[in-house]
Amino acid sequence: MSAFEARNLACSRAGRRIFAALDFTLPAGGALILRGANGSGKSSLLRVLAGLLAPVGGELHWDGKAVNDDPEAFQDNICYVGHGNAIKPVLTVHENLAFWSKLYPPKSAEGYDGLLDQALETFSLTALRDVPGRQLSSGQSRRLSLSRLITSPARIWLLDEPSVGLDDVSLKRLEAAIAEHRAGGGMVIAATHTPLDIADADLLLLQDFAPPAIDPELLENSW
Ligand SMILES: Nc1ncnc2c1ncn2[C@@H]1O[C@H](COP(=O)(O)OP(=O)(O)OP(=O)(O)O)[C@@H](O)[C@H]1O
Repeated sequence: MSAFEARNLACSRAGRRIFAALDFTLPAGGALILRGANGSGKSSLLRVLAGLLAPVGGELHWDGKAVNDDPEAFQDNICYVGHGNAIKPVLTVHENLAFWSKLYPPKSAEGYDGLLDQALETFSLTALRDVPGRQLSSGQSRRLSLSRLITSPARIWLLDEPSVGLDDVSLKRLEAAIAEHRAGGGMVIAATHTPLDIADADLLLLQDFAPPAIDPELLENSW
């Protein structure tokens, strides 16, 4: 059974330590919700897990092997949906999704077009299929960004504030997609400030891994 693990992970940004000694183990079908105040490091952690930001300490393990042994191969396991929607304004909804989908090997070659249609349908985008990206509302843009999860074969979904801007129907669609992904052995790690109904998710509070605050008195006495 696959597992995704962080061991003793540490992250700095612009020379400032954001978190340290961070551990988690996510089994197949598992879910982890990241919570914490603004600036506590949720997005930074997701970027580290996605391989977009190098940690300053610790290791990631996949299936018992260090991710660093073959980081490129590990990328096939990741689908990261960050803050930004990264939608090309001149491409239509369908073309945007097709563009992203070329980044991953399709789940099945013969069902490729059907998979794109299914992804659009999942996030109620079928009627907007030929609309250019520049004409989408913010919630529609978010739905398009999330729709690439459906076409990706990746086992690990990394989601940064996935529900921002979604209406109630779309939120339920996202929750259902997450449940289905997990039922098939997929894993989800999501940073969110808003309620997201993910059954039996573990909770990781970033403040538990914050570096200790420096006592100003100690600083004064150190000179
Ligand atoms: N590109 C960057 N360069 C330098 N520092 C950064 C950068 N991005 C974020 N930081 C800093 O890293 C820290 C953690 O930011 P991060 O975005 O990970 O927090 P967050 O918990 O996701 O916040 P929010 O809830 O506001 O989305 C913050 O102090 C922030 O100022």
